[in-house]
Amino acid sequence: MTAVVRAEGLTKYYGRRRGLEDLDLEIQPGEIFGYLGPNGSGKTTTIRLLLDVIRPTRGRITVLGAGSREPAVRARIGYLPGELALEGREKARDYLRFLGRVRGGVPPGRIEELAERLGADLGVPMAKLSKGNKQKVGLIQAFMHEPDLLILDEPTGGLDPLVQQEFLAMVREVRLAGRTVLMSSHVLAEVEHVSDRVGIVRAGRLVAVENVAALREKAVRRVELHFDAPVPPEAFAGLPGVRDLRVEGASVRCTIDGRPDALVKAAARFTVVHLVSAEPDLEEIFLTYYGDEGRHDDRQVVA
Ligand SMILES: Nc1ncnc2c1ncn2[C@@H]1O[C@H](COP(=O)(O)OP(=O)(O)OP(=O)(O)O)[C@@H](O)[C@H]1O
Repeated sequence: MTAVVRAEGLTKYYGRRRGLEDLDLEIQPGEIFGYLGPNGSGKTTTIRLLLDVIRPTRGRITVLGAGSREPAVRARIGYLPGELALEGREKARDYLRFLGRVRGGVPPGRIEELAERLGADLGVPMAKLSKGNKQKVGLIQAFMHEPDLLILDEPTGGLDPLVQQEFLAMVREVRLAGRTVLMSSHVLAEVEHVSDRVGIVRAGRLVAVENVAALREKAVRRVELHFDAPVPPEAFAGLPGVRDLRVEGASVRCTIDGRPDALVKAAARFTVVHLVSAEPDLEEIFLTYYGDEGRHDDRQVVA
């Protein structure tokens, strides 16, 4: 399978300032890749390199099997920039129709359909659009020509929760159609429900790439079990993956590291009347794995 995005040793310095260093990354067709990092970590630099808006200091990059410099490749990419400059008196609808023609046409009714889903007001001059509506127009232009690769820089900024849900549904449809999405965010919660993998970039370097399902499996969960009668503590002692065990009468409380299988099998010997398992919070897992220093602005100057 040919990767949709392939970066090898991709590096960008702005003078002595490090934008991105030695990025190795492959994104496969049909994948949703969440690209996470704090402000100034290198997300936008990566995206601009992918789009050939800026050139690498060194390293190689291919997009859809070629370079995004190629007009044929450009036409197959949908891009939402982090900062949208939508100005002027032209109505959003006319602007989107114009863009659609420039890109060789969009399916009939597509712009209106997306506008309805996102609740975008297209009858307003661009300069008068609210921040949220500008973001919606940006999303419509990125999705409307059904591109093979969507590159979305902080897509959910300014959208209210219901619109965010609709946007995530649109992203899932893109995956179902076998197309690919790279979306950046500085908030894990924005991408964790749709991403297959997440990459974490910090101070210009990709520090981790994780499969979201595997990460959840690794997650620490707090579990409480309540039984119809007191249970013997030794029935739960030494179970693999069970930590911080407290057996008090008919209640068992513990933390599970990884699969809950051993605990469930031990509990099954008694009558369980109530079970509480706290859904692992990915934000917490990331902090456990990678510390929290990267939450702050991480600008770095190369020595
Ligand atoms: N045009 C530029 N000139 C000089 N330095 C730049 C330029 N663009 C980015 N940088 C620097 O490169 C680093 C990475 O910036 P980048 O914009 O890629 O981060 P980001 O992860 O997208 O951040 P944000 O979430 O704030 O948009 C930062 O230290 C930034 O100051």
